[in-house]
Amino acid sequence: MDVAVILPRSLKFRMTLVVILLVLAATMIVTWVALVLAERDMKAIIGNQQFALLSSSAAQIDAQLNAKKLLLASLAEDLPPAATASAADMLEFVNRHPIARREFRNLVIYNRQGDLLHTQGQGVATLDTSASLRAYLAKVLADGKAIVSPPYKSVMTGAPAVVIMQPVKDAEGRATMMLGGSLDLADSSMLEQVAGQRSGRTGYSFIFTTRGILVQHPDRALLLEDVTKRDNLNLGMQRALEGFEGWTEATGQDGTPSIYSYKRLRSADWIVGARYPVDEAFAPMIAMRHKGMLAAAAFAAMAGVMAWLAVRAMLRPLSLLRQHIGEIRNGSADIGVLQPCRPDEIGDLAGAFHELMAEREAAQKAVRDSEALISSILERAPDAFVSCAADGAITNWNEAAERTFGWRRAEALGRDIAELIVPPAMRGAHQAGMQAFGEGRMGRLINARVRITALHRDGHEVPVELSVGSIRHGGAYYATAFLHDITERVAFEERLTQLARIDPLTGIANRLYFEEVLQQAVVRARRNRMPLALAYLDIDRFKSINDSLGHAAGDAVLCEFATRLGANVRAADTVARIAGDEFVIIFEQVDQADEAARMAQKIVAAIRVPFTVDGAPLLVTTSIGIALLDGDDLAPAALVARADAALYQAKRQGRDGYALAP
Ligand SMILES: Nc1nc2c(ncn2[C@@H]2O[C@H](COP(=O)(O)OP(=O)(O)OP(=O)(O)O)[C@@H](O)[C@H]2O)c(=O)[nH]1
Repeated sequence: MDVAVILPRSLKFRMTLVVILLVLAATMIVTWVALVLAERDMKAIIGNQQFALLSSSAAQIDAQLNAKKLLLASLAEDLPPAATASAADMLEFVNRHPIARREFRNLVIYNRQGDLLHTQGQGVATLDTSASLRAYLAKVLADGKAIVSPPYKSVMTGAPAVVIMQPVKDAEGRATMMLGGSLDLADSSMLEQVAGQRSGRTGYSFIFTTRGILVQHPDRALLLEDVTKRDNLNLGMQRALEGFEGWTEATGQDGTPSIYSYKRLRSADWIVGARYPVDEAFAPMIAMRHKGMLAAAAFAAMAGVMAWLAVRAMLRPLSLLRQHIGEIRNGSADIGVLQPCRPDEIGDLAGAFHELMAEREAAQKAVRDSEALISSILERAPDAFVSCAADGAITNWNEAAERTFGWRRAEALGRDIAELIVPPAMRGAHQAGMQAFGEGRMGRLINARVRITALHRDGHEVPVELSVGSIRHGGAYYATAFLHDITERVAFEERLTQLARIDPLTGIANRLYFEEVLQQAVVRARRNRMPLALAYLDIDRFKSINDSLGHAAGDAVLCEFATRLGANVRAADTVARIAGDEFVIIFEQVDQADEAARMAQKIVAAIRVPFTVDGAPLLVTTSIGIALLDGDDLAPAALVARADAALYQAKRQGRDGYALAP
């Protein structure tokens, strides 16, 4: 059988899943971190590259602007004074310098006050006479060198333009005028070079002044726009206006994240900028990322398969262990198959199982032995051992129970214990006990030894000493009882009781018995208003019999005396010897003094008949004192005292007679 089939699939599945997820997560994280680092490096490379390109464009523009400034300076030196006054002279001057016509759209001459004296060239820019122009001209005069003007819209053509003004100095070196050359921003070969410097497909370059006026932009409509007035001026532009040079990432007007580079010109207050949308710049990077992630996923899937195979192989010993345990459970193998055989955790586990199972088997054997011992002890116990379920059905019945109650074990098992051995008079108490047991309230009864009577099969009652308990077996509780048959003990006790009340010499009742009977007779007489008489007897001069014939002869006389008393009273009367030669007779139903006297006379006469002692006749007489139960004093002791007093009276009257208590 394939062990993989019996191994819980979920364990293997979960382990494989965990490995796959861990590998996937680790691969993804490593890939992602690597890509992020690569992207950062690549971004820096692209940014630096773009900034380098931009710097070279800026240098070119600087060179060209400087060249134009130099050209203007040389023209200014060459400018004849007449040119400032005559248009024809001016034309002639320009014609002499064809390079000026090529480099500038238009040439202009201003006086120190800022008035336009001449203009020459294709009708483009003439500066307006605004305050900003005047400030610019003043600065040119003050610095004494060529300066590029702020951009402006030509008054004549409406085209965006700038002008470079050069002071014209007279022989004394004073700046008397200014020679200016204008540049059409929308149509400048110099600036178009910048426009040609574009990164990628959608990137572009642009120029703006340090005050934020656009001087060059692929969208001509934006020229001369003041970017500082934009609502959402991008962060790069803002930083560039504050003096930043270099590259940075920012989001453009259209919301596209881009790499922006900025470089300031030295020859003019201009900033050259370039924009390269990130999407395009990183297109290869993004493609690489997708490929990287795909590769990572594929790797994780592969790792998953490998993990599954590895888990399968590693769990094989565990599967075998499980199989062995199953075989041990169904009995087709013994615990020897669990012997530790591997030096690893599974080997330890098998070893631990083996130990546990061995301990369990030993414990089970010990329990079985102990159960067998207990069963054997119970079976051979001298006392009856009986157990029953909560419903009373008998579950145990040992040999002693068979002897004590007469039922064979096979007959007793399963029968209701109440109907089998509980006498009818005791069934109420038995039911209450069983109910207490059923409700778990048997604590009070446990271990208490009580004397009860049980019922024998043949119907006679068996006195037993009962001690109850409870045992738990197979999840249920059973009431247990040891019943010690005390029939013999009870008989013995009865005999003892009897013996304690009998005078051993004469075999008649002794003082103890007399006192008990008198007590009961007085109670009975009082309750039923029945008559009662007590006779107190003493053998006359008994001491002399003893002294003359010996103690044995005295004993024989005592025995004969007792016999004669018994023979002369009714069965209901009680004769007792209460001391040496003193006897009493309780006459029930004698209340007449006459009748009592008659009884006394009868006894005196019966004793007077000679005794035979040691074959010889012996004359024995007795004196009797009689007292009747007095209505005033009903205490038994008082009755005895009165009879005793009457006896004393009889002795004084000469013995061999009787006297009645007053
Ligand atoms: N043989 C024998 N003698 C006993 C027994 N118990 C008591 N005696 C004797 O009985 C005698 C009782 O004597 P008393 O009743 O005092 O005197 P008494 O000789 O009978 O004279 P009165 O009673 O005055 O007639 C004593 O000598 C006792 O030792 C007994 O069990 N056996």
